[in-house]
Amino acid sequence: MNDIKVLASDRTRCSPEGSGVRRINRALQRVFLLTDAKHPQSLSLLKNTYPILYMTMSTTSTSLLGFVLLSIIYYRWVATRSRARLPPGPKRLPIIGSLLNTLPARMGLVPPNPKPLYERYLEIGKASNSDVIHIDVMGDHTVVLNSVKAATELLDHRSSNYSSRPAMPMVDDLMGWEWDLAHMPYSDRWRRHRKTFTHYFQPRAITEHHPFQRKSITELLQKLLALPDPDPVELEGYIQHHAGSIILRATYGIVSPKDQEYYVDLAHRAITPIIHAAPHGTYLVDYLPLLKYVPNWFPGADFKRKAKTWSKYSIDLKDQPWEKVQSEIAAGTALPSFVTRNLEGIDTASVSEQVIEEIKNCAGVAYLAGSDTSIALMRCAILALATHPEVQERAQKELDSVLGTGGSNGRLPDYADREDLPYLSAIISETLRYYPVTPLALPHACLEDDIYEGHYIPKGSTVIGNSWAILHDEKLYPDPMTYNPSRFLKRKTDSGKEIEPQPNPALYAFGFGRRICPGRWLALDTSWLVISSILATCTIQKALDSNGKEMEPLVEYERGLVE
Ligand code: HEM
Repeated sequence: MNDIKVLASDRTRCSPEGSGVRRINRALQRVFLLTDAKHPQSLSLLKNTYPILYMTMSTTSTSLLGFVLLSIIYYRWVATRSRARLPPGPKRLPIIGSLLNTLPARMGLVPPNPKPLYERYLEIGKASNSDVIHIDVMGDHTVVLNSVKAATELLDHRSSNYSSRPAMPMVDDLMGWEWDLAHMPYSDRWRRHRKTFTHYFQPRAITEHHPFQRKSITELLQKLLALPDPDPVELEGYIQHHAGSIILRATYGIVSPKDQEYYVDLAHRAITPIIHAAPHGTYLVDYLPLLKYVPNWFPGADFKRKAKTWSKYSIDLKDQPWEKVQSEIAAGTALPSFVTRNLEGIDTASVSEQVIEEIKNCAGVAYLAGSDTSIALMRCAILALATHPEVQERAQKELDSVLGTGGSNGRLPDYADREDLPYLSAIISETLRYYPVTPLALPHACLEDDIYEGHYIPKGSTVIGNSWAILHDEKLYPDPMTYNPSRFLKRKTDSGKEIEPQPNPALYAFGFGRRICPGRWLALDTSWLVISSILATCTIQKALDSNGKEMEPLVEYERGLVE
């Protein structure tokens, strides 16, 4: 089997028997589902039990729904056809736009395009010689920004027009995530949530989390050392648990390993369907929101049945840890956390329900958003180190020179060493660039019609900053397909000329403008300490097969928001 196993071997600060990472799965992202032949049971039950009722309902409702949808699509087409030039994009037909391009794959008649969406967007842009492209599906406009110039100009400089989110009928209305600030339209409600959130997770405030980051890293290393055999699945689980424990401690003050395990698992179960369903257009209802009103039994309404099952997670994720911390506050045992900080000085009996709800929502978002993203970054760093032993060797030399070597004389890295370990920081930066965790960031939406370099961007368009394309743009990052942390160091050429570091990828890997990720400092802090501590104590290697030969890591793509 081509599985990656990354072995850890002895280093001077401790002598782990071994550890490993599970293969990084990056499976294929489906664009959206049109019909579902997999769950015909409910329909056939209806057909068999009430044949006449079924026929009447389905014919009348289908015609009515069809008429309403066609009218909307026609209206959208008329509204934009006479305007200025839209950006170039795939071939489009009147009214239905580019629907036919993807229809055969959506209906399962042909296999989906194996290339990830971010690469296909870039190819479309290159083919039309434009860094801005436009895709129209039945009057629903998506504009993709493939260059740093376009993303900065629209999402940063014109951020008052580009900071909203597209409606997410599947995820928000049907799966129940409308309380997540990451999905909220640009509004006072979003501003209040963002302010509450940012206050606790800004750079000055997160040093408060360093003591439990240190404690947790010691526990992680102890677990790695205790592994009897290099076990990739265990390492993956430990890292997941570590990242989850940090965010649970910071947000709710939850520290018991048993509770942490339960809540880490809950977050993982909750985020999996979001990652699948959130990319705009995964389900037809994203293009035609009226579809959310079709009854669950309606032909092709499998998305509604799925959404109903998944909506349970939205409630559990927000309510369960909140109720736990409330009972700890009542018992006087709650540890300081995001929740206790925000409730301090508030008389919960007299304050408006809205204020409490906002604190609860922000806690739920931190817990959800902080659980899977940082893990993906750490996994990718481990993969990169396993496949680039020369990078690992250089980082370990740097660590040894700063921390000392030789058994107990060596110590573990700490945040105060960061400045003295530039190559380690460069590894985190290069991992963010080479394997962006959210290659298409999160979609923005524009509030008003706009013109960019002669291109008309219709009001309400979904606007996507293609982070992957920017982070692989050879003008910004020469030789972009090579993993090379040195690009982020100040260097000298042979002739002694100073070369400036290439642009910090955190500028583009965490999204754009007013919606840029407010949890990025915590994510970078956590990942830096994990990777530097592992490298200080272990050596990561490719797994060996039964003949003692190194196996090549198998990298698969998991399609969704977080890759
Ligand atoms: C490597 C780790 C992470 C990556 C790559 C990442 C990436 C992103 C991206 C691309 C966005 C959308 C930005 C945009 O709309 O332009 C975002 C939003 C967000 N992230 Fe992160 N994130 C990470 C970790 C975290 C952590 C640890 C937290 C919580 C502590 C967090 C909380 C949020 C929140 C609340 C939003 C919504 C912001 C808004 O809509 O105003 N993220 N993140």
